[in-house]
Amino acid sequence: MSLVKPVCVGDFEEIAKTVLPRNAWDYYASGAEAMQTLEENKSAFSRIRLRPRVLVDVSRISLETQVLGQCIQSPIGVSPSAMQRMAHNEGERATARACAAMNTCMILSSWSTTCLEDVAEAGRSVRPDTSGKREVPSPVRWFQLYVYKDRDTTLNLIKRAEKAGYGAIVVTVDTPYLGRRLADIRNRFIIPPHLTLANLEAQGQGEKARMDHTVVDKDKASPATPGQSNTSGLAAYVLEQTDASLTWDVVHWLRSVTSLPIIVKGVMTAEDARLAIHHGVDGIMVSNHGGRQLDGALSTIEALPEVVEAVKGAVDVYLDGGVRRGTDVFKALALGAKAVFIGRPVLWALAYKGEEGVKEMLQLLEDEFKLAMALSGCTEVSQISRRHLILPGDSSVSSQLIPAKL
Ligand SMILES: Cc1cc2nc3c(=O)[nH]c(=O)nc-3n(C[C@H](O)[C@H](O)[C@H](O)COP(=O)(O)O)c2cc1C
Ligand SMILES: CC(C)CC(=O)C(=O)O
Repeated sequence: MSLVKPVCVGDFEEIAKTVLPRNAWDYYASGAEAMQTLEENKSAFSRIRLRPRVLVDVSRISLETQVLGQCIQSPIGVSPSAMQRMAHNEGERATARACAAMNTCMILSSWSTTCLEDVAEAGRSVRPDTSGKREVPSPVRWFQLYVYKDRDTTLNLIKRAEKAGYGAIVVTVDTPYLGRRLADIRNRFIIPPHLTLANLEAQGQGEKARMDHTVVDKDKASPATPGQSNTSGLAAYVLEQTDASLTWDVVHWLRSVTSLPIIVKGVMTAEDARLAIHHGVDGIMVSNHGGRQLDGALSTIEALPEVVEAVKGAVDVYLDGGVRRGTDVFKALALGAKAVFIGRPVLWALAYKGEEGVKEMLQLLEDEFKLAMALSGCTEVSQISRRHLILPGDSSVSSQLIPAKL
């Protein structure tokens, strides 16, 4: 099939919709329930206006930034998304190669369809384009963790991730139960039979790696179990396998079993950000799971300022959810995110053209972001600040924001 070259991230989505099987498209595209939060993640960005500065020499611009103290080429990384081989046969391997080539951070899902060792190996075999640079950095790759009820299963995953060179554990804290994604419920979605949750298969847990043994109708589910009447196979699997009783103690448990930095993914409030710092995390990802969990939750770009304020610079704060344009990246950085991560666009790009597609999409977002910086008068990411924005609540230009002498 000849496909027109995408010129914006939305074009990748249009193409993916035409090439993906319905089951896969529905799983990737869905948000929870009325999908308000899914939409809000995107539309909240467009309610923020930019204040460009002019007559700055923008003939050279650097996008370089650091995450957990490691350099990456741009502040645009890849969020964990499960089951990437539904989009392209090379799935997570292709994403790893693309991220390594672009020298950016990839977070691998616990529920990948390629095992974490193979993903690490795929990324290692690629050298980023470092023309003009002396050092060839090793790619930054983190492992996203779902905590299984069976802690030995979880511990094995962590130990393997350490051994394979993953640089951090990103523990997802917004999924004690799966949100109600209506299309998946209608499709009775489970992982397709030709694929497995490869990390479990690799540790000899073949049955856990498939979902065909999962009981979909939880007639026997306790009445206290939320959201399980008429559900998807995936939701039933999450209920069966993962630990809904997690509390902040999980951070201490993780500390006791690994020396890797710990990032909590799914923090949306100042209160939880303070608790995260209190419990000693190394990073916070502001995320509402791409609107797939609590429908009606605030957009991530609106949640970001209170989290950044609560954290007071103690650790890196990252954001994902609804980032589709370079100007979105700019806005998130201006509000204090150290980097942004993207979810669905990676799946669309995989569906479009595998590794090449992901590279093309990341390159496009980088280019858009670079242009946003140039047209706003910024040459380094550290120059992007709150002064470059007008938020919906700001009266045109607030005097406290802009000191009179400027
Ligand atoms: C198909 C799909 C699968 C996902 N799988 C995971 C996962 O395994 N672990 C996780 O922490 N988040 C998962 N997420 C959430 C993403 O990491 C991320 O928070 C979200 O997609 C960001 O929003 P965006 O898609 O608008 O960029 C998934 C999201 C999608 C769309
Ligand atoms: C298997 C799921 C829990 C993966 C996920 O996080 C999602 O589908 O949003």
